[in-house]
Amino acid sequence: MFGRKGPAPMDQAMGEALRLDGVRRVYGAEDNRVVALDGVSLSLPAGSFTAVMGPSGSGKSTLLQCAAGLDRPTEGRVFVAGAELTGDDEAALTKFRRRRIGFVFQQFNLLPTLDVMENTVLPLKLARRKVDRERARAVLARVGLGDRLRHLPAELSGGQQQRVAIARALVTEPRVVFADEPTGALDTRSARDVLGLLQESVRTFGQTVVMVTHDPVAASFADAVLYLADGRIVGHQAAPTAEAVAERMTHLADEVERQRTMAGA
Ligand SMILES: Nc1ncnc2c1ncn2[C@@H]1O[C@H](COP(=O)(O)OP(=O)(O)OP(=O)(O)O)[C@@H](O)[C@H]1O
Repeated sequence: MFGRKGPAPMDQAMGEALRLDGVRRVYGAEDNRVVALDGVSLSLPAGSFTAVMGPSGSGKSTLLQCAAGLDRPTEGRVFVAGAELTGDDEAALTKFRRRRIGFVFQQFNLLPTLDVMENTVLPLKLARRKVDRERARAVLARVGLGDRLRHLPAELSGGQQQRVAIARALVTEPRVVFADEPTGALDTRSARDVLGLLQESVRTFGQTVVMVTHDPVAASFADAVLYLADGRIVGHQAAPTAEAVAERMTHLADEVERQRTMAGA
């Protein structure tokens, strides 16, 4: 019901939904230069669910923004399902995003004056694609909102609003869905529902999902966790449990603290 069953043919052939080659992102000029990403390379297979974790300021959001074409790397290259995301021309980048990428944000980012159905089909309209309301209805039913199509966002709970955002992200059948702290504004139960939906979109429908989170329980819904520290990938953990993630994060925070102290000493 999310649309295609399993990865799209091109992804299957290539097996790779997202690739970053040596991505660096440097903010600011000489005297206040911040290296937010310091040469990140990675390859994520189609149909995988990856959580990105790391201490505050480690570059998680920057990684997501660069990978999703919302920000431009200072150096390096990004490929989505084999197609390079080039940053020369803003209009081309927007078109690329609309065709290939879905987003879920912490604060839902729904338009307050549009109802559930109209929010969901908005990306199709923006991309000037055929608006298939039957399909949108099916996706909304799948996320448990089949009976809320005419409700405005303000008439929904936080968890329901995030489910609309997920439906909106999935309706275009993107190659990758990027989620930035998707459960950060939700209570435990709604968070679990939202994570379950993301997981199901991967396991049942072959969607590829990359999610930034601070929460070890949220990360445990993913197939694998990538750990960032000071703009670099410093670890990978398959089949994560919440306990194992929490332990790794504690060690990582201690290690970063130690290195920063040494660097300042
Ligand atoms: N627009 C910007 N201008 C200058 N520096 C920035 C900008 N965006 C991010 N940074 C810096 O880049 C580094 C990485 O930031 P980023 O937001 O990616 O980290 P994060 O791991 O997502 O942090 P958090 O978990 O606190 O959200 C930080 O030092 C941050 O201050």
